[in-house]
Amino acid sequence: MLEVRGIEAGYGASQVLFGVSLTIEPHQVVSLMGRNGMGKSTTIKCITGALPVRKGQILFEGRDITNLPADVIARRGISIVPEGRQCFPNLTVREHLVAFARPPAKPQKGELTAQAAPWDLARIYDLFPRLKEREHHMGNQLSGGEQQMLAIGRALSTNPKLLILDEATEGLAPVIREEIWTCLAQLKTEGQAIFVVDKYVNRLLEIAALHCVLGRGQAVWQGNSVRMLAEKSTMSEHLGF
Ligand SMILES: Nc1ncnc2c1ncn2[C@@H]1O[C@H](COP(=O)(O)OP(=O)(O)OP(=O)(O)O)[C@@H](O)[C@H]1O
Repeated sequence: MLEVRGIEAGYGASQVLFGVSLTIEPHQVVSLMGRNGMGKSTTIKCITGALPVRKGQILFEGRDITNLPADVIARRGISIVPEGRQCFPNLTVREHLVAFARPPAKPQKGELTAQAAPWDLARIYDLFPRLKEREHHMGNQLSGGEQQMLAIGRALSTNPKLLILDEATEGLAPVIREEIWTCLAQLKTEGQAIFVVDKYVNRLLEIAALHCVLGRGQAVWQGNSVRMLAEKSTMSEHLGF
């Protein structure tokens, strides 16, 4: 579904990514791990069109999306729950969920049609009843957890083929973090492809089929949870646990 081929990127004179490659299959949950500052957010920015790729290529469903405008990439079916949520203070919960809504894209030739029903307002409210209760509250009147639910709901309202979460549970109270993990587990059972960055490695090991570890702007390790748990020295070197 997504193929990142040796991408390089950075900010001004400082190069951050030195040839990152990774692959996400349809309906797969993949994690991106690494210590602070290793380039996880930068990788996501390149995929979503928020930062130019200087070298390398990004393919989505076999089509080159490298350096396409962010809105074009979003319309192809990639939606992001950004770090820091980025909810709008002057829009209500409901407005967030209808303003960006898009019906599911037509399946590509040969692609299986998604099993799950499309994400509309009612289905998002079923997933997060708290959003229904806060329907008429403004973005800046919500708690951090509610804002994260809203950011996920807003991303789902575009009916993405690939949902990307940068720091899925950062700064959330433990009970809310668990709600977010439960939500992601539910999305996974419905076949939603997810690419997720988070610091809670144990949760990522439970939910993701494949893990990609970044170290100094390169993908230094890739594998499944069983392998990751077995390779303790690699993990302590690159993740510090
Ligand atoms: N807008 C920016 N301008 C200049 N440098 C930046 C910018 N954003 C990030 N960087 C630098 O790029 C490097 C990689 O940052 P990035 O945010 O991709 O890391 P990360 O792996 O997501 O880490 P974290 O977990 O801390 O968010 C860091 O050294 C960071 O300081």
